[in-house]
Amino acid sequence: MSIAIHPSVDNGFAPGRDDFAGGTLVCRCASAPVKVKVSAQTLHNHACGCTKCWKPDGALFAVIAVVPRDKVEVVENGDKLAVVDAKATIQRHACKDCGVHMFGRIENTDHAFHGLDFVHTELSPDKGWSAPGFAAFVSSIIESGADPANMDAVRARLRELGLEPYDCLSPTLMDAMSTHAARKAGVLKA
Ligand SMILES: N[C@@H](CCC(=O)N[C@@H](CSCO)C(=O)NCC(=O)O)C(=O)O
Ligand SMILES: [Zn+2]
Ligand SMILES: [Zn+2]
Repeated sequence: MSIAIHPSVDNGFAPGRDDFAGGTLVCRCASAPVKVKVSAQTLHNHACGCTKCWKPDGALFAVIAVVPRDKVEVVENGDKLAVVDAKATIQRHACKDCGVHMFGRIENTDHAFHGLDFVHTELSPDKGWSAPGFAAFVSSIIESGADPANMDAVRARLRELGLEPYDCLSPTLMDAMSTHAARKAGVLKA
């Protein structure tokens, strides 16, 4: 059996639609689900192997994207949400009943990605969301119990799916973080 990266990518996936303007994320509760309206297309969608991002049962990776925080609005049953780890950089607001992470928010205004919320668009029935473009924090799956001896096969499968594996974020996002740090330090003026 091939390696289960994530149910939304294991059988291939469609590209995002340029004219897509968002949709609604719904948690997994059978009754009174939490609903979060996202009023924009997502950016930088990626598979993430870190221990902190929410993964569906049996998946090695999460699939997670960002969207401007002013485009994210809790519209139903927000009283069921709680922050998973208040000390984490990304404050992940999860449903207390089903455990699904509905959005992750960076409150530190100095962070390079402040202003962007993290969302799992698999929670939306709407079609057209941006497709994942790479795999981040691949080595981190070992921290959740994946067999270190299987990592070559995992990386090969990710490449087969068109998700270049990285052990941190992609070069584009790492450059953005370093550019932000260099500007803050005054090393970079422009
Ligand atoms: N090895 C660690 C890595 C965790 C980590 O740094 N995760 C990243 C990516 S999350 C989405 O791309 C991160 O920015 N985390 C900040 C946070 O989670 O608050 C592990 O696996 O735990
Ligand atoms: Zn729920
Ligand atoms: Zn992650």
